[in-house]
Amino acid sequence: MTNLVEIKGLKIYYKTLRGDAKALDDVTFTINDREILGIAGESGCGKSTLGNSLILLKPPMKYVSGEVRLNGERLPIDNTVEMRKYRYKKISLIPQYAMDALNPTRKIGGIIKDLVGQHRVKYEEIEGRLHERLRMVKLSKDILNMYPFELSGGMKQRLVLVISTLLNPDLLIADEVTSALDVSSQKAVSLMFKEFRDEKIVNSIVFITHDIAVLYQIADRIAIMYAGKVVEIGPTEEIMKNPLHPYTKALIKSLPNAGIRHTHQKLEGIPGHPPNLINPPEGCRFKDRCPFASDECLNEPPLVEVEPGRYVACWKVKGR
Ligand SMILES: Nc1ncnc2c1ncn2[C@@H]1O[C@H](COP(=O)(O)OP(=O)(O)OP(=O)(O)O)[C@@H](O)[C@H]1O
Repeated sequence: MTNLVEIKGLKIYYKTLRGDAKALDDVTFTINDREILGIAGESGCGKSTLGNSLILLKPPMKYVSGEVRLNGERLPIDNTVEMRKYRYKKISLIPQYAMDALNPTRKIGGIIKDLVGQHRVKYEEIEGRLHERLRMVKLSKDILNMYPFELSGGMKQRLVLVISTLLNPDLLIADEVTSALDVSSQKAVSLMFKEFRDEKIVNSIVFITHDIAVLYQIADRIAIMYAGKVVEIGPTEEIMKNPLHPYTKALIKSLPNAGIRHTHQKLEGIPGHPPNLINPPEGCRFKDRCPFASDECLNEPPLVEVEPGRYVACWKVKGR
């Protein structure tokens, strides 16, 4: 299996008056070619920061250290101008709430013209592709003559998928794209993302969600984040059926019956809250909520391969 993206020791902080919030703190993992990698974890653990850092570092976000490679080439993620040649063309992001950010005063065809124009692509060049993609997501091309408010949430999200992939990027990052949808639209939309990968419109997809149940349907692998760190990565089936990190176990245990949404749900049976990222605890960041914590957790556990393809950052997980 080849890697599309390699992320090594990435640290991205937010500058605040009280000090730096260490939102991504020494994150290392790869995104395989042709995979859908799900990223899950509670609100505030750094999921959006991870997605945004591969596109645009907006203040107060700041690059601290680490590197990101796309097809072996180092990305200038700390240089917003140089990143222009990758943004949208090679890496495309659907930010959180993207469907609500479509210009309400402009018809959809106009919105798309403006967007591709900003990337110096003529609308006529992508028009045929646009129509074909709209067909793929079961939208009529008549919507190009409509305003965003005339579309339902599910339709808007499918449109956003089409718009974000018009230039056939290598990597698509989708941030909470199903969170505002009802359960049946959630499933339809997430399966369309999968179809775009299967049809090779994009190479790989990073699918960010706090709702791990959504990932079960579409992700090949899942990375679990906690307090700015990746604490576990593995194949979806194994993460869901045999979670190894105590935090992943708690997340899976907290899943309500399939399909029921649990936004900002507090983890059942685990006292406490995620730590403040300005002054995170020494050692394992989960230790204060972990039923298995002991003195060794005062040292930070590295993310290591405990079984082939399964990476866990916990001193208690054997096999190391
Ligand atoms: N503009 C900001 N200024 C300061 N700190 C920030 C800012 N945005 C995010 N953070 C910090 O970064 C951490 C990670 O935020 P991020 O949005 O990446 O988390 P998330 O997992 O995507 O959560 P959510 O699902 O709520 O969006 C937060 O806990 C917060 O401490």
